[in-house]
Amino acid sequence: MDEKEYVELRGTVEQIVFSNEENGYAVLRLLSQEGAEITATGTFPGIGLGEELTMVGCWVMHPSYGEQFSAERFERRLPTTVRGIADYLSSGLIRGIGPRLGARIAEKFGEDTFDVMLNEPERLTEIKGITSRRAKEIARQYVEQSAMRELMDFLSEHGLPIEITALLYKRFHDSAIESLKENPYLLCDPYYDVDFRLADGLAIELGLSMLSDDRTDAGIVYTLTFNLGNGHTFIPLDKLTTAVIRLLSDEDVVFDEDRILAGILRLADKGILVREEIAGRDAVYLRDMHDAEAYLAHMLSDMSERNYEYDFDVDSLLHGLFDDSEFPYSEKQKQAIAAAARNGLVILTGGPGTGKTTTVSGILRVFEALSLNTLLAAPTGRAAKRLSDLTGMEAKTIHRLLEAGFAPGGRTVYARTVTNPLECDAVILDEVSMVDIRLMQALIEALPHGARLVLVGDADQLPPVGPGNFLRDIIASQRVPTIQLTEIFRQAQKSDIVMNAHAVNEGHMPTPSGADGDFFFMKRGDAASVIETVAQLCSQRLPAHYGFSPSQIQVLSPARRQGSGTAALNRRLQETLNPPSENRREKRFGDIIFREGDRVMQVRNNYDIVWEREGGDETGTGVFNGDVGELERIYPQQECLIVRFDDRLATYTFDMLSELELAYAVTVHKSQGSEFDAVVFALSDGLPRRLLTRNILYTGITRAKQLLVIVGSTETVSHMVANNQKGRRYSALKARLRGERAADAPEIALL
Ligand SMILES: Nc1ncnc2c1ncn2[C@@H]1O[C@H](COP(=O)(O)OP(=O)(O)OP(=O)(O)O)[C@@H](O)[C@H]1O
Repeated sequence: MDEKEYVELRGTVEQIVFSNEENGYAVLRLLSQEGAEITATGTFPGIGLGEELTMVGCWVMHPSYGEQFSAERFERRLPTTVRGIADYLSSGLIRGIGPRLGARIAEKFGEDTFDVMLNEPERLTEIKGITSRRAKEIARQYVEQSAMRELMDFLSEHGLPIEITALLYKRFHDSAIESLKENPYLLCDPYYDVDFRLADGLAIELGLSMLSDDRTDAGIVYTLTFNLGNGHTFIPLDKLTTAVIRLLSDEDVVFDEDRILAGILRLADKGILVREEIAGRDAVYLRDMHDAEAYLAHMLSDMSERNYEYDFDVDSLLHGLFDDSEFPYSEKQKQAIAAAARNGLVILTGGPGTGKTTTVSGILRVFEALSLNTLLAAPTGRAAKRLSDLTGMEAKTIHRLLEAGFAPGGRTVYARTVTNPLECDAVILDEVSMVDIRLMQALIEALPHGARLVLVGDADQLPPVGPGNFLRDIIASQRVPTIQLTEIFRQAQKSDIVMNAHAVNEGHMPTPSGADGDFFFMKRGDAASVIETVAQLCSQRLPAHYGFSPSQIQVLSPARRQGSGTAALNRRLQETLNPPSENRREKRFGDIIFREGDRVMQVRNNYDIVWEREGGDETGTGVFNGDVGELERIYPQQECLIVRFDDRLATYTFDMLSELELAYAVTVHKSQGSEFDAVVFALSDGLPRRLLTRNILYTGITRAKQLLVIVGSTETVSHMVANNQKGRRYSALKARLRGERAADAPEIALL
């Protein structure tokens, strides 16, 4: 019953309620063939009144607007009746034709109207009020509309996304189809963001050569772009060549190195790629990656050298602050606080319990005494909230701070930039290990000149999802003032979670606690028994013995699918913690059943989701990747549901459910930047080997505040402890900061 039911619907466009010229999204009012008024939504580039549409889609219930037809694809026919033609002409597609003129043209030429406009536009002057100049202008605009229609038909015929019609038209005008036929790979430009394989499919359908330069170039750019997702900012020439040959060749089509090399040179000439000898490599970069890395190296060096002088005695200010503190700061902490007062850039790093947060509080007090307007930021909403709770000051996500939004093609753009910088004297950024070089570039570009930056993070945590290894690289460069906190404070030493995190980080097996400790290891091997034990712990043992409510407990796993991955864990935990019940409504989406009361997570940034603050009249937009909430209510009639994120109630229509996942168990990657009172870490046998790394184990352990239970096999844990593969990414930030052209960059296998 929950499966979408597709139907075909025909109607004439009566009104264009809304249309977005960039992506073609429109809301239309149609008169159906049966004479009913219907509202349809979908991608309808360049749609005009009076057009006759045959749509395939399904009926949905919008919470505010009621029943609507959501069209997934459609065919269109120009209107044939006089009234339809008049409506079409005056629908705004052709500027300068209003309803009266539209009606006169349609009455005069009837069915031949479109033919006249295309082939004999001078005949339009037969109508009173149309001069020859105006006739030419009308014809020009009509030709433009026809070209858009034709382009859209071409794209849909070849299974390509019609959302890009307007973007393509904007760039190529009426030669868009011709350009595509000549070079389908132009679609791989990030501006359109069409997958290489779709463009390749079009080339095959058009019978183009598989050995063309265009195909070679697109294959190279695709390989570099794909590898950004594996964290590499560049690829060494030899590895790139091999990977592109593998991508482009098959039994009939054989590429050789020379052909790829020629492509790389061509792309470098056009400024799309940069080839550079760096870090002991013949490195090939996408231009923006190269520029981000070079920009960061330049700016970080510059900021590191900046020293602030004061016309009063800063030392006595610092001493006053140190003497006044609750407990004596360690020498390193004092050094960090003093460095932040004097330097343009400071890195504060260290493992759990080494006093980073306490130091940040000290830095904030000094900045306050220096009357510096300071902004706090972190990469995720949860990390920002934690920073805010710990310092008592507002902290924002970097995206919020920079006022991020989307540009056509899904690119992120920031309102805060070089020309519209942040208004502040200092920024303190926490959880820097999660930040990739693009986001870091955006942040530094938005800093006003002379502002200070304090970067706080633990370089042994997982590297960012995006490209580069920013924090590790800048620390390793030894060119940026860095204070590494190593002392584990006594308070923290009482915690076996903290002590074991440090042990694991140094390559030792963790030692479980005695009876009243906080670190436990329950030995289970196969996935089924791990999952069963996890379910028991969450539903009975931890609530009964420790008083944790299920909402304080987070289950973690390195993987999603295999072994005790989050998919199987979530199914089992949902069954135990939130079983089917008459009082709880459900909604199936793919293979997930969402049930009222479920814990759910938003899995991508969405700046448009609308939320309301509970009990107040505040509303806002935006739910972000990693935000965890509770599914409060499902409205089957309205086809929507409400998720509570703390005191914000967000509305999701059913077609947005791909953005939600069950979150009883989440991957360690998704948990980065968050902490939980109790963590149950599922580490069965049979997890994918590439995920069994020391920093995944370390990152998982350090998510727990009061209690950690590993449920898994000794073999899996010891494999993770031994596998210290962090930092295996191609990146030259360290070499750039050190001014080195040659360095011993590691050999890394491309995935
Ligand atoms: N100079 C100090 N003397 C005594 N105790 C300290 C000192 N600095 C910090 N502590 C204590 O050590 C513990 C850990 O400090 P803090 O929370 O600042 O570390 P952290 O590095 O931010 O840890 P985590 O990453 O685990 O949050 C706290 O209990 C804190 O009160």
